[in-house]
Amino acid sequence: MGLLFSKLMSIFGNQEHKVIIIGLDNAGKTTILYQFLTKEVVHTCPTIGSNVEEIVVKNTHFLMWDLGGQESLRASWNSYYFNTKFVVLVVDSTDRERIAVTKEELYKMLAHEDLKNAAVLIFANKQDVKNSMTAAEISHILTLTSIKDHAWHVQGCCALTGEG
Ligand SMILES: Nc1nc2c(ncn2[C@@H]2O[C@H](COP(=O)(O)OP(=O)(O)OP(=O)(O)O)[C@@H](O)[C@H]2O)c(=O)[nH]1
Ligand SMILES: [Mg+2]
Repeated sequence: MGLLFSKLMSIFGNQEHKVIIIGLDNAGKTTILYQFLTKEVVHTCPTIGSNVEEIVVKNTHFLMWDLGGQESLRASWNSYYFNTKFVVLVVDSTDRERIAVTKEELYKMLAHEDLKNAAVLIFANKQDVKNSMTAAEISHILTLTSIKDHAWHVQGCCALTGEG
């Protein structure tokens, strides 16, 4: 029993989960990834392609793929979807003009076959900026409550301080 249990633990406990971080350019994806990893704000450049980092939390490995968000790069997001367990969608809460574009990208992504079992975490980033949209506001605009086929959660945050 004990042996079987520890064997099972070693199979499941050490599993590697694939996480992709997506969102429009300038949303703060790379800043969030490195804030999470190093607890520091790194100087970022627009990501061309992707950054990948491994994070280990209590024996569970998360392979975090941070994708570039520029318009020309969004078409290739779907090449990263295979085997993805978690999607982190980062929203620039100050960018009221492009929230509709984010919404379009979100629903396109949710419809993808490879992500049908993935859970979605939406970060309403840049909460430190005055007059930014709140997490509730973003949730409303993105009509998150209409999402029934994926687990989702929305969270306000500030990548510069690590808050949230
Ligand atoms: N005020 C504020 N600025 C932030 C925050 N998070 C990120 N930024 C800034 O936003 C800019 C873009 O951040 P990145 O992390 O490079 O954005 P990205 O989503 O990776 O962009 P792409 O790689 O082009 O897709 C940088 O100047 C960051 O310093 C935040 O919480 N608050
Ligand atoms: Mg980036």
